[in-house]
Amino acid sequence: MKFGIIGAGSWATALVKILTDNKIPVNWWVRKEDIAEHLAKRHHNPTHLSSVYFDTTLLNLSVDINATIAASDCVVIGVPSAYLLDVLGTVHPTAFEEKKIISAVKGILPGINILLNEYLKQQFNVSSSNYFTVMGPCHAEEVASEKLSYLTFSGNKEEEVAEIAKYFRTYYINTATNNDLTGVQYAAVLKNIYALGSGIAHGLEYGDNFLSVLISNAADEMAGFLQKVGIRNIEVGMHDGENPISHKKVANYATSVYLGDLLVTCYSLHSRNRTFGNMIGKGYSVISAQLEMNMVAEGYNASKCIYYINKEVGAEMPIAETVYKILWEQLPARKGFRFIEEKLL
Ligand SMILES: NC(=O)c1ccc[n+]([C@@H]2O[C@H](COP(=O)([O-])OP(=O)(O)OC[C@H]3O[C@@H](n4cnc5c(N)ncnc54)[C@H](O)[C@@H]3O)[C@@H](O)[C@H]2O)c1
Repeated sequence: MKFGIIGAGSWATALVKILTDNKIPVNWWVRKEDIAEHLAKRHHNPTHLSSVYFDTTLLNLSVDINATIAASDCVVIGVPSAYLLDVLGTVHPTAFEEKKIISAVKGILPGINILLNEYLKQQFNVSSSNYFTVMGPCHAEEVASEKLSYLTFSGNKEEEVAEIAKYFRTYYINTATNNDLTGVQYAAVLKNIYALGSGIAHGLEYGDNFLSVLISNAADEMAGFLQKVGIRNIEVGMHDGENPISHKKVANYATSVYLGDLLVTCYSLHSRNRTFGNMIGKGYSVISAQLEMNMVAEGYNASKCIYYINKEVGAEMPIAETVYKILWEQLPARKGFRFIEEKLL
């Protein structure tokens, strides 16, 4: 299988490391010419995970996204959700024909409120059987330092998912598989919102006792949403699988791709969403927190997307809704958390 990686941020760089550590050649699309040149000459990415050095004989670097896709059988998309529409807007309409796509994106497309597989279906006619995801509690920084991590690959065809997962297994990466394409993507979106909430709680000086209650309630809230969204998709015929009945089987939300990712994002100091929330809790405005961090945490847009999606899904989501109101409707963080306090069990 010939792999292509789209993106040169932390996560895309970590995924290139995993594949090339397994001696698998990678077609790598890098947006900026100077980064591609630096990678070719100095063997590392100067802006993300710069401690990771690559065997450049395994890299086919390009700033032409269509060339990278054309050279690959399996294309991994690792661009932050905020830039996906811009990046995919430059892709030729037939470029993804016959390709397998793996999404490494933990976000929803802002503005249009849909998951990447729904967008790829609409714009590029990518079928659900050619769409896969790689998710799970895995910070790029820990991949860079080869700390044991677990990744979950999801897709509709069990054997193909297992085959893809095999390429990513190394002595520091374990892999698991499942078939809950919609659930794992929404879980990855939701955990960013709850991490933001955890950060806000920390900024408001709640302690570890409260945080554990907040996160366990967030896990329950997430499970309720995932179940409802799964049932809705079956009802409106938006199921991913060839056999919608199989999707009635509820996934085990206590596994790492759901609960594990929620926990690591809420607790870890690597989490940008938690850091962003912490600043909001301490009294920064959204704009000043964004300026200070020089980036947009994905949970910020996600909170708005989920707020609107949940108007249709109808799950009980007091934590996610309050985070949305604090970030987008100027609800004072202290007041929002007083409301959450009353809802927690
Ligand atoms: N970082 C992680 O540990 C990690 C782990 C798992 C999944 N993910 C997911 O991977 C995806 C990528 O995240 P990341 O952490 O690698 O992001 P990042 O912040 O490290 O990288 C951002 C990248 O976006 C590029 N960029 C900036 N402005 C752009 C624009 N206008 N158009 C196109 N590209 C632009 C930058 O050049 C940079 O390469 C996200 O969906 C994230 O949730 C990240």
